[in-house]
Amino acid sequence: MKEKLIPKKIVEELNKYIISQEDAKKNVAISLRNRYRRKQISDMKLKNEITPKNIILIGPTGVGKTEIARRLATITDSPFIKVEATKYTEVGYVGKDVESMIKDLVSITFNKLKVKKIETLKEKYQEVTFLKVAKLIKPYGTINPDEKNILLDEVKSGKYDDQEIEVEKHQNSDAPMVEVFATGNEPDEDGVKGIIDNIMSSFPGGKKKIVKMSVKNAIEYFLRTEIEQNIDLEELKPLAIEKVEEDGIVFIDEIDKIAEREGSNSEVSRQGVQRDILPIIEGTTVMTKYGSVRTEHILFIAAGAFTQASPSDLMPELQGRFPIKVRLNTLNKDDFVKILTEIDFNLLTQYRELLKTDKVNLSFTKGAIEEIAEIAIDLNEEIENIGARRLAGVIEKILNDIMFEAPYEKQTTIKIGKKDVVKIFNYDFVEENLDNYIL
Ligand SMILES: Nc1ncnc2c1ncn2[C@@H]1O[C@H](COP(=O)(O)OP(=O)(O)OP(=O)(O)O)[C@@H](O)[C@H]1O
Repeated sequence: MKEKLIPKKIVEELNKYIISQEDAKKNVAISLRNRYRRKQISDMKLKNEITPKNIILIGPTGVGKTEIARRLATITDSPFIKVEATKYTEVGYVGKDVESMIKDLVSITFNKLKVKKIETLKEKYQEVTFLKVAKLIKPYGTINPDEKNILLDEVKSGKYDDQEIEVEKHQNSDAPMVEVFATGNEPDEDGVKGIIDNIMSSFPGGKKKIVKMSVKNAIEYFLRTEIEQNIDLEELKPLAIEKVEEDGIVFIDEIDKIAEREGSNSEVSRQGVQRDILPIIEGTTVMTKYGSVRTEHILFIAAGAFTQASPSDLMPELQGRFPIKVRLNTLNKDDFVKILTEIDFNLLTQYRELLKTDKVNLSFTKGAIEEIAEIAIDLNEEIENIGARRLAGVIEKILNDIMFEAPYEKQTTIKIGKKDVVKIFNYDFVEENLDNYIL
């Protein structure tokens, strides 16, 4: 983990996904390292004097602000949430509940820990499950040890998947796997309740019935029951809290929208939101259903275009908590070409792999890729600058017919050249047709 937090290593990893924006990549890496450095300081008095080095990313839409923060979190395995500062000025939110960002972050983290735990338990109980099912296929008393091993291997390989067997089933445990294992980002009261209900019904004395099911379903059923009986959700709560307190990252988008120039007569609620957010950033205790969370080590990354306001329009106390300010640049054609070709899992690769599943071998010439980048830049200038997000729309349009026609009768190779791209877009650059691109 510590290895992962070395600034140079972080930037190296970020480079796999984000083109340009060197300053931003470098500074988020520094922020993260500084949190770690601060935690190492043992002199409590000194430590308390050092404030976290939160960061404001300034730049137009679609240039990588969120992407950098999100990737940073993934690379360092940090709990992450993105919130919009403007949300807290909406009716029903005014003056309250900025703490929900922390509550939601804990929920997300708890759910992730739950998923991980389920994976571990799946591995742990898989063998027992296969054994149980094998015994139901052929009672072990009737076969010798060699036959047992062969049978067990056959069950694992799926040989008996479709065969029906009789299983003694606890009633009330019909909930499908996906429901019991619900792991959305939503608070998961229902998922927990489902698990508890199931556990209750599997206590001795709970109702049982014999049902017929396929071996495949029986394996799933037994595995699920083992997991439900052995998962300890209570033990995950303090772990989730600790992880958020130590490693959490909160990304606050549209921070510029709650900044206001002195003398401007916008609603007071903007200042109110700043005032509400401040203590969370300074360090406070937030009560959640998983326990109470201290927020002082959480890293806050704020972002905004700052076209109307400047970071200096934020309350001084809030500015003080965001000592690092970095400007991101508008992406140019070369950047777009690199986004299309150089980053891991880039858009072209995604579409190539999608079509490969329909036996289409898709490729783009260098000329075509440059043309795509050029068109994206033009559309951004003509209609609205949405940054790199434009690329997806352009490619979608180019591949529209192909994606509709596939699968073809046999394996097909399609090479998109510059001419193809020009042809598809020629007609569109007439003024009135640009409406098609308004998202
Ligand atoms: N510099 C970049 N390198 C690689 N991909 C990028 C870059 N900038 C943007 N993208 C792509 O564009 C998408 C949108 O970018 P992102 O979400 O980071 O926008 P943003 O700058 O946070 O703007 P907003 O404030 O509107 O959310 C990303 O998911 C990513 O695929």
